[in-house]
Amino acid sequence: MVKGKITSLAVKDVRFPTSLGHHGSDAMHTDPDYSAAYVVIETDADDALKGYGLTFTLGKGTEIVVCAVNALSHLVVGRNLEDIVTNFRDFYRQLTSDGQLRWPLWKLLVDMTPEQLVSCIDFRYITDVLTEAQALEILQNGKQRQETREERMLKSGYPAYTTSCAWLGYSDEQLQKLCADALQDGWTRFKVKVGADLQDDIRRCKLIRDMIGHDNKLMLDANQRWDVNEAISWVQELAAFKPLWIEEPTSPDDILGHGTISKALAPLGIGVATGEQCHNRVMFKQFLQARALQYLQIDSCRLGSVNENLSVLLMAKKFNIPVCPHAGGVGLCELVQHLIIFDYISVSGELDNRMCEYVDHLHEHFKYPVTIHNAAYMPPMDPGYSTEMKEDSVLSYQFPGGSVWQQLIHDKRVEI
Ligand SMILES: C[C@H](O)[C@@H](O)[C@@H](O)[C@H](O)C(=O)O
Ligand SMILES: [Mg+2]
Repeated sequence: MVKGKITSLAVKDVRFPTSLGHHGSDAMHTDPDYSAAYVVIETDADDALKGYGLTFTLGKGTEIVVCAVNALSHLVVGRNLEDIVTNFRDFYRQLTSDGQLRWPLWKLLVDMTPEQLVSCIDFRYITDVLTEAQALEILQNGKQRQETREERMLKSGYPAYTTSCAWLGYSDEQLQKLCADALQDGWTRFKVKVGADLQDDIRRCKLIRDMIGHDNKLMLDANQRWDVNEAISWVQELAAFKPLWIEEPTSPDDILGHGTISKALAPLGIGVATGEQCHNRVMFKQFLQARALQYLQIDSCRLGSVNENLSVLLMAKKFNIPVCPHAGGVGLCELVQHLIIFDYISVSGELDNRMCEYVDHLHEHFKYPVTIHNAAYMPPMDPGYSTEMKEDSVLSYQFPGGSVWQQLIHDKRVEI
């Protein structure tokens, strides 16, 4: 058992100027700077154990998250590591933060007993759909043939789809080049940004569907752009391209609206996917109760912790809804791979209609970046949650004093 206590917490505002290349652009976020509030926790453990955490932002506003982290730090600094590890639920309830652990996180979760996993979850507000006893039963069933599933992950990895070919700000030439490269690399599932202009969407969807053929999967992402009826009529115009899902068709808070859209598109065989902006288990509970989504997209950072994600994975299993995690942001691929590999091995036990998003940006800034092989996430084998960034990246991209930002400001390429 790990001995020692947390001696310090530092949080930095780290931003990458992805907006300059339109990377990550969509119908609502035309100029995202993939950024992170990046936390380093130091301890007095014998091996000088450190913890790393981040939450993803789009640039402006990171300073607010930095303030929030500093405001909570008094609950973390000075804490005894053993107290945290032996009673996650209490720590989480006080803080809803995640702890850094010695195994790759996915392996630590897989090796935990059902009782230990359940002890990390706050069931308050969700017992009308998932009781502690029901969660325990799901996890006990998940222990059956777990080794076989773990071997499958280690051999073939977790299936992924790519969004990096068709950001809304990319030209048709960029889209065609990136799509051809992705096909060459074995990708068979592609997500396209839509929602700003219908004729532009029809042109770009035709372009990519013609390139990938009819056997490969195509998903659409509108990033909350439409009203409910507008979403239905707009997607009906794109149905000819046979999308598997429309993602975030309307406000991420409009649960019943998503239900109306789901019902209207069901005859076309188009599902609704959402969740990247869904901030807690209670919202997901209602999406599931209302049958308002057919693909549940957890976000490792938006849900605030591993604890909250565990409760959502178990509710998705209860409702038999596939989890297809969101990862369109800096560090999100590195984090969420742990959660979805655990989901397959210990909760869902299935891969049908399941895939994890992958975006091909900024992995070079991480000490333990994701490994993609044959369009699948290979399980990370380094300790932790894969969150640790390279120190020179943090220095160079710290906002606004880092050398990259100072150069961009000097060259008048950005205004702050
Ligand atoms: C602004 C961001 O890049 C979003 O467009 C991105 O997270 C997207 O919604 C996705 O699903 O990857
Ligand atoms: Mg999205």
